[in-house]
Amino acid sequence: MATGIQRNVTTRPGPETPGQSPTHPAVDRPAVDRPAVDTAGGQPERADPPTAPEADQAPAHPPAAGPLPTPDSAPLAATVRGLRRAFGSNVVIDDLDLDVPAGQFVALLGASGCGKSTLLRILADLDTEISGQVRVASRRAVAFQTPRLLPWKRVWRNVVLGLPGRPDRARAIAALTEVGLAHRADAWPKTLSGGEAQRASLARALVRDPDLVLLDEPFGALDALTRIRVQGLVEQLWQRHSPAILLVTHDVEEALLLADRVLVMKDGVIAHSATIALARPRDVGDPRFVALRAELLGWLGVGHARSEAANGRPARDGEPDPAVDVREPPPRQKILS
Ligand SMILES: Nc1ncnc2c1ncn2[C@@H]1O[C@H](COP(=O)(O)OP(=O)(O)OP(=O)(O)O)[C@@H](O)[C@H]1O
Repeated sequence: MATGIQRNVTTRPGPETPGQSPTHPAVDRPAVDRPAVDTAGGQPERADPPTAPEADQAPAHPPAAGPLPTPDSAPLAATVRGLRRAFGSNVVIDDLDLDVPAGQFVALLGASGCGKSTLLRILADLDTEISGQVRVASRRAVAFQTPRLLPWKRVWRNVVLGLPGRPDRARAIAALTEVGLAHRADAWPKTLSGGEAQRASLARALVRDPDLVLLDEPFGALDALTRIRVQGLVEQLWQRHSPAILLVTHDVEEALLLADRVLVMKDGVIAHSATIALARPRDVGDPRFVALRAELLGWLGVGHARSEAANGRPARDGEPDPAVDVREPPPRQKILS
């Protein structure tokens, strides 16, 4: 299903222009498997002012397209090989590989400044100054810590912003209904609470029927109670619609509550990957959850690598954990082309 492609490409440096279509220039996109229909008639997907939020740069596509099965591997929502991104002499991402299978909920942890947001922006096509191979589902959506709603457009118009054709109110209302916000469809963004605004942002992602949702700390600005509610909403939406999700977060507990797989980024690569085998809904008091949390904190350089509380003693080298399949990044899969 991964459709955008960069093959062994070194992209041309150039400033990111707000409001531009996220589609790379043709020279940087040597092949496309499935026509991306986030542009209409060759025009950028939206004609909104250049201050429009980046979230709306996520392509919008007709619902017909879906994951493309491949003959010898599961469909992927994103695949990255040998990715490199440097800001001057600061090499943030260096030879990074990543696969995000269709429908998988992946959380990305890592120390502040390790490059999580940079990676997410690359997957969202918001940063093209890279080398390496990046392929992502063409139907994707992005949401950030701040909802980035246009203040001069009513909520429902924000939701369908950037979609091709005339603004479709019914479509916006359907997405707002899913996030419990239909009653605020005609409100102005400034009248929304933080949680409501973030739910509107999720509706904007949802309305694109994405195969891949990229979330950059979407709960970070919410109070504790709202955070729990919106986390639950994201989990529900994921279960209902089955997109792949890549969630950047600082919160180990959040990652363990939500994700099928937790990645830890370090030194420019995905340094650790854990498949979380706990049933949902997850219980933070479950000893296996506690052990996993300690494991992840250990990888992040915080606390002990394994929970003595869970095991009753320090872990022995190589001792398996029943709740976690811990391993280095998976072996390379065939890159779809
Ligand atoms: N536009 C830019 N110009 C120069 N340096 C940048 C730019 N964007 C990011 N960086 C640098 O890249 C590194 C990674 O930044 P990034 O925002 O990806 O980290 P992060 O892991 O998301 O951090 P945090 O968890 O604190 O949000 C940092 O050193 C940052 O200063």
